[in-house]
Amino acid sequence: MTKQSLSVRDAIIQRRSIKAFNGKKVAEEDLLAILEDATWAPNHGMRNPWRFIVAGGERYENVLPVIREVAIPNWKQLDEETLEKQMRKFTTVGGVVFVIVPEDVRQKERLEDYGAASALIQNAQLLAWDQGIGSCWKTPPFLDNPTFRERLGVQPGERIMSMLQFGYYDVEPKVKERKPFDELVTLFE
Ligand SMILES: Cc1cc2nc3c(=O)[nH]c(=O)nc-3n(C[C@H](O)[C@H](O)[C@H](O)COP(=O)(O)O)c2cc1C
Repeated sequence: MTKQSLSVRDAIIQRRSIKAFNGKKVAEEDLLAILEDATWAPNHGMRNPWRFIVAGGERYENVLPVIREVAIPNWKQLDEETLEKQMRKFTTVGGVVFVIVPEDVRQKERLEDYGAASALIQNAQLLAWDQGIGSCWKTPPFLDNPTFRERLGVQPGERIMSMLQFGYYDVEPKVKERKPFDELVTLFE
């Protein structure tokens, strides 16, 4: 594992979402250490509005049949090569964390909890980046599929907020330019 030890600013500016992983597994203890540190995210009322389903290292293999079922419902009709190709965006990932948030019935609390969990996810992405581990926050439609939720043990009143993929990569993606900053700011008059 490469220890980059970036400054906070450099980590924020240099991080890229990695969408093409190289298949090397991320050790589960590395994922767990990243997540534990990430829980220092701000959260209102100390509700700690998150829990995680983690599959790193060899355990990640167990997630693949579950994803295959919901991501490619007709997988049994496909020939081996086509299926392998369609599954590649999942099989090359090195580990995954499903971030589960409570869906508070009160709108204010629900939005706060989403905000807090977003901060946690960014923490995790930055900590991973600092260790040379790429990540991508994914929200495929199957996260809301009842079969998938059930398979993950997600309860009513909970939502899978992110399929947070981690892994190693060979090519760093190009910069995705942001909106010019001066277009975003109005100085208070
Ligand atoms: C809430 C959220 C959901 C996202 N969902 C997806 C997704 O489903 N698939 C995907 O390829 N990228 C997804 N992304 C990653 C964005 O595409 C990525 O952050 C954006 O292109 C900017 O690139 P960068 O992170 O490298 O700066 C998501 C990001 C966020 C914040």
